[in-house]
Amino acid sequence: MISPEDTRIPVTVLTGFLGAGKTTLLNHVLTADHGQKIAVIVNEFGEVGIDNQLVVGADEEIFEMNNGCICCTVRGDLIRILSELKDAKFGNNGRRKADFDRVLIETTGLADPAPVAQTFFVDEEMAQFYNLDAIVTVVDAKHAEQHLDEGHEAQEQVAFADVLLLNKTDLVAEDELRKLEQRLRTMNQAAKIYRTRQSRIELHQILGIHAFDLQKKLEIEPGFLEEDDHEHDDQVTSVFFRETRPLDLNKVEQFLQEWLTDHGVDTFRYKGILHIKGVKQRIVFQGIHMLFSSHPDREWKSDEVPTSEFVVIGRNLNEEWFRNEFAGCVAM
Ligand SMILES: Nc1nc2c(ncn2[C@@H]2O[C@H](COP(=O)(O)OP(=O)(O)OP(=O)(O)O)[C@@H](O)[C@H]2O)c(=O)[nH]1
Repeated sequence: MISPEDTRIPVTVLTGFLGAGKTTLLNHVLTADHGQKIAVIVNEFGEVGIDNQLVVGADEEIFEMNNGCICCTVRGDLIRILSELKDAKFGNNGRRKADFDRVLIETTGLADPAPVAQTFFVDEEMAQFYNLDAIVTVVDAKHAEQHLDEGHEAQEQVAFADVLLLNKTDLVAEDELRKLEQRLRTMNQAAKIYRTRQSRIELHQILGIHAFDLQKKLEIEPGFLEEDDHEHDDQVTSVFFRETRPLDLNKVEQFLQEWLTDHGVDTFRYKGILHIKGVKQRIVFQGIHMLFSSHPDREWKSDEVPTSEFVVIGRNLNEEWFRNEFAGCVAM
């Protein structure tokens, strides 16, 4: 039980499969009028982070962790960042004092939340200074059945959640939603389930809820506090492109469409910021399986080199084909 005197820093872990709506939720939290200062840690699959560029008002309070998945290779980084944050907050080691009330960790869509949660119990310093408040899992109502049928990570994300946001309810019919809710309920009887659109939720329903219950998690996964041996789907890889020459948006859409016709099921997520010929704004391009869209964002700044950055995450990606096609998108 959490005592009223618990002065540890509350941590919320945000999970959900690729493209479910985690960054959308994060932006909602960061722009809502709640008067709280939130330090955000963002972890992405793939070499370069796109998300940090899509998070509103990204500033020094956002810490980025790339090059691996938070649940394994970069867990050391997570502990280091949290340790530095704690020092900054409490002013140890002469470091600048950073003032924040809570920490929000957005994990990659491929992360198993169990080892991330574990960090707050097995690492002594973490356990002393941080209190895991809740694991919030965003579920993509449109693609959840497929993700849950196929993947261990998606299942763990649901099983470990304290709060489930059944998001994108605008994309599915009521009877499908009910069926999915039942499936989620069977997998996790304890979590609160909220239906959302654009991840919109009252913040008091996800922050400061004291929901993480170690005892319950041990029932789901008795080895929770032991050394972890979780596995990832090794076939999932990412391809990343960067190009400073302006691109032709139609060509980007055409080659992706061609790829998705045969590989939509295996292509979990693609997203990026594009520099399109004749367009003053950055074009944000996002897709999940067969569904994609693009929209203009802010204008390129005078002191930045307009650069397209694009990442595709999926199974059996043909990297060479992608590279050729992407190179072919440079505008004439
Ligand atoms: N139709 C619909 N689209 C949504 C909803 N919520 C989010 N989206 C869109 O879904 C896409 C993915 O949302 P993100 O918030 O980037 O998802 P994410 O979980 O952070 O994605 P990754 O970090 O890549 O795993 C974006 O294009 C969002 O605008 C919703 O309720 N309905």
